[in-house]
Amino acid sequence: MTPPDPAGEASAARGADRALKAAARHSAGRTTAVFGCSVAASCAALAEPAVLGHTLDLLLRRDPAGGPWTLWCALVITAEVLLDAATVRLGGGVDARSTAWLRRFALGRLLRTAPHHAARHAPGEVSARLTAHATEAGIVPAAVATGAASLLPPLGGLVALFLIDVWTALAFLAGLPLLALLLRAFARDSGASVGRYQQVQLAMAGRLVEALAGARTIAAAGTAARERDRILAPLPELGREGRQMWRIYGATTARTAALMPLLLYVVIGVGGIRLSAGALTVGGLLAALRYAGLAAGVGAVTGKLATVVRGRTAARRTAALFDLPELVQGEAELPPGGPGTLELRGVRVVRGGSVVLHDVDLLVPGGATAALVGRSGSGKSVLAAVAGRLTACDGGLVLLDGVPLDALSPAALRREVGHAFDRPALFGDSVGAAIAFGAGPEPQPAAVRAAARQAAADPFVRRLPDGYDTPVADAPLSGGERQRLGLARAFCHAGRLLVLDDATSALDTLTAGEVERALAHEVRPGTRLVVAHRLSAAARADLVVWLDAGRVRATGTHAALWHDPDYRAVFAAAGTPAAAPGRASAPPAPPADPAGEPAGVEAVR
Ligand SMILES: Nc1ncnc2c1ncn2[C@@H]1O[C@H](COP(=O)(O)OP(=O)(O)OP(=O)(O)O)[C@@H](O)[C@H]1O
Repeated sequence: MTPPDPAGEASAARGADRALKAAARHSAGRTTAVFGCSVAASCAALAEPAVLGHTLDLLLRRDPAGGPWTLWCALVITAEVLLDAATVRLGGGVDARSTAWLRRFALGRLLRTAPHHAARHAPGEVSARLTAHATEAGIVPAAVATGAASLLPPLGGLVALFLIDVWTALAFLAGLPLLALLLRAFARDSGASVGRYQQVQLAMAGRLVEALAGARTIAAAGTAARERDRILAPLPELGREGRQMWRIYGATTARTAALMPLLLYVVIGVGGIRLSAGALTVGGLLAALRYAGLAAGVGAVTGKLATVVRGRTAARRTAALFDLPELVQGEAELPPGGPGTLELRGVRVVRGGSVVLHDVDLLVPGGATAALVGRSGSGKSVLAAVAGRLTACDGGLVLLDGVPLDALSPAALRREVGHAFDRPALFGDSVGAAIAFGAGPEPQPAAVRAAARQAAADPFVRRLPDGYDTPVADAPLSGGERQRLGLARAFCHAGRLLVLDDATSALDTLTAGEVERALAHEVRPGTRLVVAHRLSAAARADLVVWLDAGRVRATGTHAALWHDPDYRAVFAAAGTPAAAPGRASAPPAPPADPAGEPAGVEAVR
């Protein structure tokens, strides 16, 4: 068992309080109105028995003052009913707004943070934080507002009962345990409606999980806002089911009210005896009965308290997402027509407390293809993510055509910097839409098909039952086909910098060669940063950046680096035999054959 961490607990509690205060501030006016209405309703409820009892006594005595007092009765009862209704109506609105605010804020943080921060939270856990926990937390502001006021009727009722008649009050106190037993029978019935509500919640959670799995793609495509709208689309249905739940809640409350007479019979019995003994008037008995009813409502206060406690605990869970750091973005634009010169100056990246990139300096000239090579874990993917601003660096600067990436507007960044990944997530209703997915204007179908051809995806897409219109879910895709669709998407939106992180790892050598040639000659020209495990990719690159344990060990052409046995060992470690036994000191591989692997490499395979 993990020992309790008091500091962590305290910080989580502070986070929960901050989140709840922020949610309450978001609907401060309405929350104040809920408080005002519930206090006023409680005061009216306390005044009502006294006014009714007094009026009844006046009417029984045929006192002329009875007429005006009847009007007072009507006024107090009307005010109580209207104020109660307003409290419930306004309270429901505050609940919905606070919940929506908590969800939107946390979801926004989740989609705007760097993917490695988001990945710290498991998808299922995130969906629970954003659905059930946010709902429970969202009802706290209104519950606090009404909870304070809901103490007034039971306390005031008990005091009034003692003031009217001590024996009747004692009879009431004796019957309270019976009421507690009867109230326990009420925790049922809303099951079906709650079930449907939760089903819609789950549908939303499913979309969210999908989006989380593709968080890098969404970040790369700059479609966080569109994705948020897609996730929240079932909200109207959730609203309908929520209202149905409230109707059931209302009916349950009415049944609770019907039980109350059982306790009141005890009060009537004792009150009747006191009436016949002349210690109580008829109006006094009526008032005593009504006050007993109010005093019996003490259970509702406990319920409210439990709601607040549960909600605060739930808020801690949702608020954990509030602290996710946002990726800094600016408003700068790139110089028009720039070549895509990529520069890293002293870039340092820390992950899990360890430095994984150490003060990396690198210059990739505009239009050049740079291959990132190195042993597994040397920092290639981290460098690729930093270069494309999927994540921020902890020190140093990354510049594209002289503009720091953190100063760029999100639109400029995603228009000019594209990514393709080893395991791309595919968004969109059809295969064609999955290729077209991205920020900015929707690409024409011809552009989508051209990108698919460049990524060697067109032949297999055309073989699908409905070609480009085939729903992604109905397209059985191999790892390599999925990768080709991811590449097609990146090619379709190619800007001045394209970052390919192991994006051809699942392709056979021949297909990878086709894609590399198309990338060199057909895709929009620009700078390419390619995480490469294949010799062919390194050999074709204008520049190889050799990473070793988070540092740039050397840069140069593949042919020049090939002299170094440690460099050749990198490819052996990656699963590509660098040299046959006895060939460790073989002459450097000749420059790449533009159509395939370097000649010397084929010989050792
Ligand atoms: N979110 C993270 N938390 C902790 N450590 C991380 C995180 N991301 C990366 N690392 C570490 O950073 C180092 C570099 O990782 P990276 O993924 O860049 O390696 P790579 O060179 O791309 O490896 P491979 O070729 O196997 O994909 C690794 O040691 C990895 O464990």
